[in-house]
Amino acid sequence: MSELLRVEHLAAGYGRLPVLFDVSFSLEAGEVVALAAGNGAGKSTLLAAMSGVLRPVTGGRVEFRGRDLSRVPAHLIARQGLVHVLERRRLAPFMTVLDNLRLSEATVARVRRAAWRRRFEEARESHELLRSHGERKAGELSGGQQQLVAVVRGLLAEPAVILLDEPFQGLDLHAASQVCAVLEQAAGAGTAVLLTEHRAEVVTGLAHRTLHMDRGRIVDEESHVAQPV
Ligand SMILES: Nc1ncnc2c1ncn2[C@@H]1O[C@H](COP(=O)(O)OP(=O)(O)OP(=O)(O)O)[C@@H](O)[C@H]1O
Repeated sequence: MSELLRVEHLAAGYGRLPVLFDVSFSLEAGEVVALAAGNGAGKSTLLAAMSGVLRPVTGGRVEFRGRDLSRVPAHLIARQGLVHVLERRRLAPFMTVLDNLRLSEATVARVRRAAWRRRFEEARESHELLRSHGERKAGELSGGQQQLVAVVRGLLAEPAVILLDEPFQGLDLHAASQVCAVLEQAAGAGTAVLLTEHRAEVVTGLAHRTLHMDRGRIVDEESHVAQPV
């Protein structure tokens, strides 16, 4: 397996509020890693610091494919293949489901747009939800359905690394298993998956490793039986 992403001694905070302290870990292709912690431990801050959507970093670095990301703007980080699916899905509620998915096309480089359109058509055919609800307004879908759409949208860009903030929050078992299946498939194709979750037990069947965070630090690391192929 090859290392895609390395976080080294990362420190971050907001103004005078320090949130992350000396966080280090790495992610390899095809790995699913969970960040488990209670409220306010800094999970969302860590993902945002990695994807560049916030710049709370006060020390350390994030390297993606060996390149320091600290000066790279968020949209270029995404274009290079590190995609962040934000908490609460962030779909445009008055746009149709398919139009929400189409928003992803602009996030990939022009030379990759023909391939993007092929993946879009494949996704449209392979997901029952997209066949039946593609022309519905995204805001009319259940939370679980919206989450699936948000995850599919993130994966349409064919990211090397996908970061997901609380992808199972509020989902029933059926919706959670659908999201799991999509993520497992992506990991099987080589995408590294990093997701946050309050409840460590929710992700043990999916994650190869769980990093336990407490008050801004990684305090424990657990390997699970499932190993990336
Ligand atoms: N944009 C922001 N500005 C100021 N403080 C923030 C901001 N975002 C988060 N914080 C603070 O940083 C700390 C860590 O928050 P963060 O959202 O990263 O934790 P979390 O582990 O993701 O929690 P949750 O599971 O509740 O989302 C909290 O004290 C929070 O209030």
